[in-house]
Amino acid sequence: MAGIFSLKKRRNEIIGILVIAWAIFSLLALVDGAAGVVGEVAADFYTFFLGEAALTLPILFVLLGLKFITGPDINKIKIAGFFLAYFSSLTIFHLSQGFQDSFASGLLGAGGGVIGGTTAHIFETVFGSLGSRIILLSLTLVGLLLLFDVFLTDFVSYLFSATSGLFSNFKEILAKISPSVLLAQLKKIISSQDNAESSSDSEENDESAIAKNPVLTPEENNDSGKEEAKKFEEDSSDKPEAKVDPKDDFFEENPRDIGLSDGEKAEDEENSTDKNWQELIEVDQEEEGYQIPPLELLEEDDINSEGGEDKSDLLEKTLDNFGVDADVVETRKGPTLTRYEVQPETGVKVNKIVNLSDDIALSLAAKDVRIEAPIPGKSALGIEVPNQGASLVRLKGVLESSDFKEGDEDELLIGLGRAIEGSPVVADLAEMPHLLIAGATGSGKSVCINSVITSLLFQHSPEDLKLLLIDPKKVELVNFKELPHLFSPVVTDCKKAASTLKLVVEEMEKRYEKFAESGTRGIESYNEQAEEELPYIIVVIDELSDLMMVAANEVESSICRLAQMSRAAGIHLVIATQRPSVDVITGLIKANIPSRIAFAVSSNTDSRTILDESGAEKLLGDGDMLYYPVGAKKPYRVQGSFINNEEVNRVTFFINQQTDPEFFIDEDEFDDLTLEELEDEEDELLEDAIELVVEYRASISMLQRRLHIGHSRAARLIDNMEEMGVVGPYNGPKPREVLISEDELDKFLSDEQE
Ligand SMILES: Nc1ncnc2c1ncn2[C@@H]1O[C@H](COP(=O)(O)OP(=O)(O)OP(=O)(O)O)[C@@H](O)[C@H]1O
Repeated sequence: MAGIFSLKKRRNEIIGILVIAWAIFSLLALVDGAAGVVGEVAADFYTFFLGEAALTLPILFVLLGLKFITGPDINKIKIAGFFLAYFSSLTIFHLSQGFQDSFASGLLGAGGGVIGGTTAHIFETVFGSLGSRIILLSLTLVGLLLLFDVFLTDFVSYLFSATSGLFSNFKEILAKISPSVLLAQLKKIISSQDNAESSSDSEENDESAIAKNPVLTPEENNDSGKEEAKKFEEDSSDKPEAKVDPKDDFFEENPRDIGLSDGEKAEDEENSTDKNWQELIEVDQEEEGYQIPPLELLEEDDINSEGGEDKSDLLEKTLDNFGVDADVVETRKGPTLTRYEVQPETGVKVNKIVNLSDDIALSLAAKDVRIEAPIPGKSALGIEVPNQGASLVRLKGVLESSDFKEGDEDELLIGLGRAIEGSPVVADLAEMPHLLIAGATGSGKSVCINSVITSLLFQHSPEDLKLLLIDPKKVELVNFKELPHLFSPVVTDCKKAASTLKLVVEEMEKRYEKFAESGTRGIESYNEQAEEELPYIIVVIDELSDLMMVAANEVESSICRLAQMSRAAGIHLVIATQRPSVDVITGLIKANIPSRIAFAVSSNTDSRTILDESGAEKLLGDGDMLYYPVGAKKPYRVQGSFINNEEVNRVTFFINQQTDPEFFIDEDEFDDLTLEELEDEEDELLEDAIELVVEYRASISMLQRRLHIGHSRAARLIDNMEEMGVVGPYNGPKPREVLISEDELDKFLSDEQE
């Protein structure tokens, strides 16, 4: 991977230098005419199309060259913005020359040349002279906003702040020459007596104003003023400093009823955003190879450890009112909930307390109360009460925990959130080995999936992790669409999703063959000895029900095959659905995906479908989850990690700067993929591939590079060649043997054609 990045950087630098050289050459050609025949042709070409505006080209070339050298972060929108602004201003330039015939003058290379002349002519004919200028000016502005990725409001407020000094000076000057001031000056001169009186009045007024406002000049105040000043100082020193972080204000003022509202989350996103972060997030150009994104790209954790009041006494009293004799023996306060561990006196039935959950909620003025009865391993019940003023659990804080930091490369750690008492919950997807996430709409599934994917991006390079993202809703996983970690382009079509899942099954089968042939038992041991390591593949399905509606049988059978066998092959599934019904989470799927997360659901039937027990209907929403990993006796209550779109964008931007998407499967193959076409068909590249293998060696990566195809297509070509007798069988860590020589090749190919 290191090679790929340094190669790409070198290529960009070379292009950058050449473009700048061309800029200087073009300038010479345009200004001096001393650039030989090529310069003459180039200058004629530029002036024909751009007229006098051709002189802007060398500047643009220099900027382009520098962009290549410093690392391009050019996207399609910025390019569109540039062209819009450039051509609109070119047209304005042409119009401003006042030609009789815009078109003809453009043809002669005057003004904005053929381009400027033609657009000016079209605009003038359609909108008239003044109308064209208004429209073109607005288009230039729109282009500039797109190019510099700023909002009009920000731009205007910037202009205001930049010019406010100017305005205030202007106001001062105006104030000085206003008629009333001039009149006053005149009066002053005419009546010195009146003037003296009025001046002494105003002094008195000023003094009393200062006395009333000790903050202004306390040292000049009279005694009572001084006292007030002192009092003010004392008051303000008692007060904490004004909070500049709007999030703090939120936590102070908003009891969790619960979490942030959508508007507030949007505001959080807005506040969290340094608008110019794309200048800030720089990959270290000096370093070779792929750089894992730094955790600094995420928002700081902001756990409110103080929280609301301790309600133990009120809880004991409430239980007592209902005839239950019990003591609160321990209180555990977490970011969003407090768990009161309650020990009932002997003889009190557990169910009696469980049935009181609504009454307890009412008495404690809580939205909902969940009771864990009993707490495993303790002779106590857990009564979980939502906090007033809950905290947002940020992904960064969870990932900063030592469990995550010390993870090794065979692990697929995900920062799920924080447990009730606030400790970070980090899980290993490799151990799970698959995860089912279900919950009502708006309960926190997508945020959870974003946290899962982002966690993985903080550990693995595109070389050792591939993500198959299936997003039938088309909007949930869009932020990841340019990642170099992708197995294929993000799949939004349900039929294609079913076919792509089949490809993953094929890949799994191939991996098993490789393990068998190399005498290894799974991806870890295989990678230890293999020349080409296999990446982990994580399949993320954002909405299973959409897939099940289109191709229930295919999807179910692929999921089950993968779920049963893919752990050793390094393939893991993360499947989410908002419809926890038995036609979506079928018995088979459920039996094969043992680790589950339930977010808030509307009924205990839904909760049972997901977890085989009730409880999820008591969850609070906003990322509140029951996490039931394989092997656990009971689900754990966890507050899910929160990550906003802005944070995801920063992380993906950091990664995408380093390399282009490198799909695991071939993009053309992906484009052609439908259910029927998955059957074996001869690859049109087979003959080229055979020639390459005979000339060089039987290597999948060599074919990928030379034919610009994905891993699975190259692997399939090698398999075809094995069937045809071109190469020998898989040979462990060594390359396969090539069975025909270059001399035999022509005859072999013509025999095959016949
Ligand atoms: N971990 C969290 N902490 C705080 N708030 C959260 C958390 N997760 C989700 N939320 C809040 O809940 C809202 C909905 O979350 P999300 O989009 O993940 O729901 P969803 O279950 O995917 O919904 P849908 O099924 O409709 O897509 C978020 O916009 C956010 O305001």
